[in-house]
Amino acid sequence: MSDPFDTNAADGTAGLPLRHVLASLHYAYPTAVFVYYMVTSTIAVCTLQTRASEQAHPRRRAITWLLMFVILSYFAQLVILGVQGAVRHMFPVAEQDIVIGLMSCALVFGVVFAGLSEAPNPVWYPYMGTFGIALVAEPVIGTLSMMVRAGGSPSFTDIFDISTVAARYLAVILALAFYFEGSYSARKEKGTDAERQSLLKTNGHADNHSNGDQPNGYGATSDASTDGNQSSDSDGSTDSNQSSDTDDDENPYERRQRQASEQMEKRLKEKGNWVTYAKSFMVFFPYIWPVNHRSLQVRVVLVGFCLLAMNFINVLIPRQLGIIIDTLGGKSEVERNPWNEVLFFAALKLVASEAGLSLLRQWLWIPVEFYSFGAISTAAYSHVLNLSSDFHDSKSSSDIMMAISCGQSISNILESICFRAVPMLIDMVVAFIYLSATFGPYEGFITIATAAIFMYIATRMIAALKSARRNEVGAWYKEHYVRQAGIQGWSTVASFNQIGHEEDRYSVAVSDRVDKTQKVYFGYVLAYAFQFLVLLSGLLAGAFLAVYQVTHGQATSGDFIMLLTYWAQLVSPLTFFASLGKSISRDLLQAEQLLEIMQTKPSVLSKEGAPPLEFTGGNVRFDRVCFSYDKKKEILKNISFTATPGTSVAFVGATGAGKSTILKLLDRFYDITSGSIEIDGQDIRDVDLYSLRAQIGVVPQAPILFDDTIMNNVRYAKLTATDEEVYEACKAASIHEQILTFSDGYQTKVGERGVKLSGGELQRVAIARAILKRPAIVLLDEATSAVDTETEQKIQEALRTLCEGRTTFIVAHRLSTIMNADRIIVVTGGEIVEQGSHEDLIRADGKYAELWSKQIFVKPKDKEPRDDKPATKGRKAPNIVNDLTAEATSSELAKVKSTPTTKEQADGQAEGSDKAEDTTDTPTTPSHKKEV
Ligand SMILES: Nc1ncnc2c1ncn2[C@@H]1O[C@H](COP(=O)(O)OP(=O)(O)OP(=O)(O)O)[C@@H](O)[C@H]1O
Repeated sequence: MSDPFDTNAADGTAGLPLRHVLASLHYAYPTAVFVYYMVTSTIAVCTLQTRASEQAHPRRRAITWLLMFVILSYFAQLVILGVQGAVRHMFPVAEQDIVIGLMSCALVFGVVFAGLSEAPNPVWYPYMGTFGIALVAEPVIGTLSMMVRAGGSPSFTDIFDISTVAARYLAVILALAFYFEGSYSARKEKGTDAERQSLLKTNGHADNHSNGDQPNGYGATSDASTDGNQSSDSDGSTDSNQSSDTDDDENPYERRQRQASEQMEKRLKEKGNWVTYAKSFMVFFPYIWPVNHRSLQVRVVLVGFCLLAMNFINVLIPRQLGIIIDTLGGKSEVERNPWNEVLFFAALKLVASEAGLSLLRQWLWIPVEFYSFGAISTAAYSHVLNLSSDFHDSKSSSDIMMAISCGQSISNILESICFRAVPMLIDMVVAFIYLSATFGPYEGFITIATAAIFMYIATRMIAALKSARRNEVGAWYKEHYVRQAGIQGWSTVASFNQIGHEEDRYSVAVSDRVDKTQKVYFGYVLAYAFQFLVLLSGLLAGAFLAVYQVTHGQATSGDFIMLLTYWAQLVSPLTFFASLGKSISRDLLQAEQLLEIMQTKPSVLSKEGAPPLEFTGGNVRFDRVCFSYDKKKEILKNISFTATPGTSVAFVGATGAGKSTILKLLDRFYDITSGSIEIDGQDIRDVDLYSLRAQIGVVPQAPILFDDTIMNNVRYAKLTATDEEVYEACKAASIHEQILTFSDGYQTKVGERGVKLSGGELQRVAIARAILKRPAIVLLDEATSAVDTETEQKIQEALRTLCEGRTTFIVAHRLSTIMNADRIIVVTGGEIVEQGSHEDLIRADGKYAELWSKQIFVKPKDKEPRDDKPATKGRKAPNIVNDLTAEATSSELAKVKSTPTTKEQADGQAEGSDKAEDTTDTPTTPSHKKEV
């Protein structure tokens, strides 16, 4: 750099063309460094090089210090300039380009320094490139400065200036040399040292790195990133420590966020770079961009014009205010009418206000926004409904619902970028140019520097508040959980007299949450205060400069007012911009959750052009069917049987044997792993899924009704059914009379999931629903469980109506309900161990006979209580419900007693029958069993 105190240089008489070149270089140099750094860093981030570079550079610390020295050298030159100016009573202290050049260099290398010290895995070429530019530019600028300077012996300041430049240049060379030497030695070590390293982690942390020691720990040859990248941390804390901390007390929100970010990481790795990653969001394009709506597309374009107009108005308003002040003060260069100027100002304010362009923009945008919100929500909902059972089994319904509602986040991202970030950047560029043109480059520099420092501090403060915010969210979830548990489990709370306990629990949770919220609030208030101070300092610097120029006749008081107004206008977009990264990353994670769902393909699908099922009677054939839910544990093994049209097949066996699974396979909720299932000779995988399910009626053990009227719930099976048809179905299900006794008859609301109906009523409504559907094949999954004998008889009647002439499959634990089935299949551990009619199986004296005898006998009174259940000691074991009449029981007993007892006669007896020994002890299936 030249000597700024040289008066010949200052008056610009010496070497005029060279002086111009030098002035240009003073501006071009920091600009080149900044542009290079921003472009290369963006490329490195977008192409995921930052993730790939895991090797810590052994000379990183030294390079960082050298960079710091470079920055300080610019400040040193500035300080000497100031001191010199003060001593010589010179203002400005030197040519503008010199001072601006020095300040810009300090700022730009400050940005590079901030990047280097924060990057966990720095990709080096953006940093080394800036040193490379310095390597070329510094000597050129230095030489030109010497040439521009007039002859004569160098003064003390000349010597100081030259020494500073030389020292800086040396630092640049050293940094480059360290980098190349470090890279070379790291490559060499990597190749040879892997086997020689100590298996035990060294105690040293960061300090070891600077002398080239390998920092790796136990058995790790390449985890330098963990240590090395933290090397600047004096406490040597590592990522792994941090991540293990974050696993504690994870609330549902954090779990979702973590899973989404893991998913994002995974996909980023797969895609290779951010650009292709972003492309995967193109699935949402048809919902965001109104593809077939020309009028909406025009609106989007007009919104773009509105934004540009707003940028323009943002400059015009402060300018107009300045003009008014100048006109009133008589300083205006041209003759102006103040009234007109004020009117024009008012017009501009109106256009910029909520009643002007903003209103127009909203009017244009709202239909587009709601189009995309509606389109994404419906598409996501429809996609989720069309996904298969495996997806619904693996995701919690609240997660799915959250993800569907995340559709908004995708339009949020676009809105943030297009309507906030881009206009804000344009505003900043315009401000820089306009203020530089009006007040000179100092003012432009102050604007940009303030914006840069503000952004840096604001983003750092937001990051610093992260853990406080995390605690707050955790406390919020805890409070929500305690509240929900108390309300949902109210009957338990009340019956155990624990209302006081729940109140205390809730009040502790609330005060904890309030405490943490206050901390976050206070943190934000502090952060805002700090941000305000930065802005105020910038404004003060800008205002001082403007005042100087006004007092020296270089600017008008109108210009000063313009500056103040302009600054005020820039504050809110700057604040928004600071939190933009955070809000975009939050929206991106939410969008990721939805994207994951949208990219999930249904595992059970109709084949392309699959014909509808041709139903010719209902012959169902299972042929060596194997199935596994998770492709690891086999649930069904070689299941083979045939059900001829109109017959009934019952499945019995221990709980968890796989009975309900067989029914689910027939309805194609899952696809079998091997074998085949045929209906009337057609493999169910080869026919249209919709036509298959249209032929099947299901009565699940725990039917789920919608919170609607009984009429609508029954009609759900056939939306076009008339009231009469619904009545007929209910009569057939023996529930009609009972419904009429309800206060609102068929219009009675059944409550959430049908809670207002009794178990027996619920099941008969479900049967009525199945009857209305008139299915060709009926699946009854414990349709008569958990009801009293009288109700069961009514249900049995209803079922008889439903099953008449239809191929029926029944899962039942109470054997008395299925003894009349045409075929009874005993399933144990996913295999068929016996099959035949009731009589056949009793005669065979196998597993079924064993189950049967246990169910019809009253349990022996002297049965020993189990050791692990001391509480029941001395008590009578409860009798098993026997649904048979006394006469039927004695005749059945007689059959069992008269059957041969030799094992040979027990045809098809299972080897592992004792595995199912406990079957009869649990006559009812757990109530959590899902609807088929
Ligand atoms: N959606 C699922 N995902 C994974 N495993 C499952 C799923 N549904 C059931 N299983 C497992 O498959 C096995 C068979 O379950 P299934 O419901 O078919 O038994 P079941 O014989 O009908 O029992 P129960 O008599 O108690 O109703 C069980 O071990 C169960 O844990």
